[in-house]
Amino acid sequence: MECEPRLFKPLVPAPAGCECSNSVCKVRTASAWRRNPAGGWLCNACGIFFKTRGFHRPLSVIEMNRTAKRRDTELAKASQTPRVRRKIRRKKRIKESTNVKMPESSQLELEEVQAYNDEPLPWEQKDYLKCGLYSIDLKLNDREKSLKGKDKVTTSELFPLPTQYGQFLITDQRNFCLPWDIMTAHKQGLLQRGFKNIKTNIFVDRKRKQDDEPIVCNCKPCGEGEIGCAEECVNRIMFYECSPKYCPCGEQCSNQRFQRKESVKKVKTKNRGFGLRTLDIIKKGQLILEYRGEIISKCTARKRMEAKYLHRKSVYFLEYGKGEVVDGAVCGTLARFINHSCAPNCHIEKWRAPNSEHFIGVFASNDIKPGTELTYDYNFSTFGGAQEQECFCGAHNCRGWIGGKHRSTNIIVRE
Ligand SMILES: C[S@@+](CC[C@H](N)C(=O)[O-])C[C@H]1O[C@@H](n2cnc3c(N)ncnc32)[C@H](O)[C@@H]1O
Repeated sequence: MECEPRLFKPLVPAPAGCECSNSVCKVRTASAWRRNPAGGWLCNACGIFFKTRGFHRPLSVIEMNRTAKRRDTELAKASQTPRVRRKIRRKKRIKESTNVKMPESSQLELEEVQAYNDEPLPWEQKDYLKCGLYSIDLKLNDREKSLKGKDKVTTSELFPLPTQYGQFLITDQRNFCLPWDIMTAHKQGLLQRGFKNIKTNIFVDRKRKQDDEPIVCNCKPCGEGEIGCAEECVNRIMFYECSPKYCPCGEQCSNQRFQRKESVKKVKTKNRGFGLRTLDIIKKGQLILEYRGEIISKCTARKRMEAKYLHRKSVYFLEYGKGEVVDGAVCGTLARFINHSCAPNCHIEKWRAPNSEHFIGVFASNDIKPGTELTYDYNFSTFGGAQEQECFCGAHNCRGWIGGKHRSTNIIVRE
């Protein structure tokens, strides 16, 4: 709490230039001056002390009062913010400008001095409202009492009370429509923040490998309308994607699925966050999506788990290679929205890229009809604080848990 020092009354010099007649005080300026029984002048403090106790204010009391006053001022100053200091300076300036000078009071009688002291200072004469500007009820009561007949005020003349208006806002119900673009974006889940769709993995802890010596298959170039690099392609058998630059089948090569695009739809599920549904018929073995993200070391993953993702419900880690992990939390592909199922229709495969990096793909384990939710069996690794989660896949063979100690080991991750 900000503490504002008390602004004392301005000091006025003793009448006729004399000093306080208390021999141990002897101040020349005080907030007010009072007469002692002998007719001499006493400063305000000594005057009050004498009047209440019947003897002069001793030095010990004077010292004590001065120390307390100094301490109060220092404490108040120490706790002042620049804003408060500015406010005080402004108040002081106003006081100085409105300060009424004590008239030469050698001729003034005691009553006049007392009357002068009792008179409120200009800033003390301000009239304050009894109630807030918007206090309609109070205002009405007051004014209704004083005014009669046609002078009587009605509610419509006054500002509405904020609390009442607030209540009206809360209780009043009206149908409304969101703008089309916002609604569409909302329906497509594009309003979700904190995730960026990326086209390639981002290498956080090291540089991406350069396109060194891609493994070229021995397929024969095929004619127009024919499919190159089919089942017999050596690269395909080895789980290697062909290089678009060097593959003998060129445009006809069908072994570049990661390097080309497919289509799926993100949907909201009942109790598992977002999920992914296919829009097309998917054939068994077909690559559906590549799982991309940031390639990080397991050490970085553990650190992220313990700090950045500590309170996150969803985990987006997937094994990439030895000691490395793909993190699809912040950026990646729609594959990060694929949920777990104990009876999945997809699986994860890892393919070697021409530049000896890896492609991680979600493949169909069987034929999938359009509109079906895509799922795979998670291979959760317990990085740092990764917690096991209750499984809501609803499969007949549901294990009840994903991740943690109950993690599954029957996931197809090929190298
Ligand atoms: C890779 S994300 C999947 C996408 C996630 N549903 C979303 O909305 O971003 C993995 C997280 O989804 C949730 N999840 C996925 N499958 C689940 C299941 N069968 N039961 C419960 N939660 C599941 C868990 O919170 C898990 O950590």
